[in-house]
Amino acid sequence: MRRVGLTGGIGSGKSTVAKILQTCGATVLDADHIARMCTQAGGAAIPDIRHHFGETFVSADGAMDRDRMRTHVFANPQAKQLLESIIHPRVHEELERLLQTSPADCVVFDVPLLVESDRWRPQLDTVLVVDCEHETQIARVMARNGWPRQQVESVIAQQSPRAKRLASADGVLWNDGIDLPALQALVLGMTRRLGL
Ligand SMILES: CC(C)(COP(=O)(O)OP(=O)(O)OC[C@H]1O[C@@H](n2cnc3c(N)ncnc32)[C@H](O)[C@@H]1O)[C@@H](O)C(=O)NCCC(=O)NCCS
Ligand SMILES: Nc1ncnc2c1ncn2[C@@H]1O[C@H](COP(=O)(O)OP(=O)(O)OP(=O)(O)O)[C@@H](O)[C@H]1O
Repeated sequence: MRRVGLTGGIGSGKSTVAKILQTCGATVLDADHIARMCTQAGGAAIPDIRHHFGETFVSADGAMDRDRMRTHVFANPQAKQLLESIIHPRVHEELERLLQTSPADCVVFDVPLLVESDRWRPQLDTVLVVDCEHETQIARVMARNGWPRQQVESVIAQQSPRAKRLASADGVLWNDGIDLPALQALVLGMTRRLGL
């Protein structure tokens, strides 16, 4: 089975590219989605979140309070590390489980923090990086999430620099100044070039 990693900074367009790949028939495993599942009400990470962060980080419905947690961890690297130490092993466990049950010849791992951790690269045959200007990331996330600029900046500041991400790429999708049909054409061209 061929393992393809798909990564990029916040707002670069990873999920959009993942959707295009999916419509082309690719099997995509989404780390953000799994992380969200385990922090929903009754999710596997909730008891540890309650224990380490306290009841105030769990909403009345039993899910992690994402707004509170986001503000806390992106202003506090130690807290971010603690949250990651709770969630990441569960994400890896679930990805492994999904992989075992996948009959596909080629699986795409949509992983925002692929270059932030050393464990990913050796497990992948090919890495695709979605990239765009810093200002484009900010504008997209402000528009999509309704966040103030400062909040987007605080997330970008906690992610790897673009140069590090680009250094691990086998293919780069420059998702800037193009509309969605053009991005689709770019993705198709890349999949053909890499024989995906
Ligand atoms: C901090 C949290 C609560 C913010 O929730 P929110 O709903 O705003 O964001 P969401 O989960 O949809 O992630 C959106 C994007 O934020 C960025 N991001 C998320 N977690 C992190 C992190 N630990 N470090 C850097 N960037 C991150 C990524 O670009 C991601 O694609 C949440 O992202 C979280 O629980 N993060 C820890 C788990 C994690 O590392 N997830 C990333 C992939 S496994
Ligand atoms: N080429 C494009 N043209 C127009 N809008 C785009 C383009 N690429 C992405 N977008 C929009 O930008 C926003 C961010 O894209 P997307 O959600 O795919 O990014 P992401 O990298 O997955 O973000 P995150 O890291 O937050 O999960 C979305 O609203 C998406 O529709």
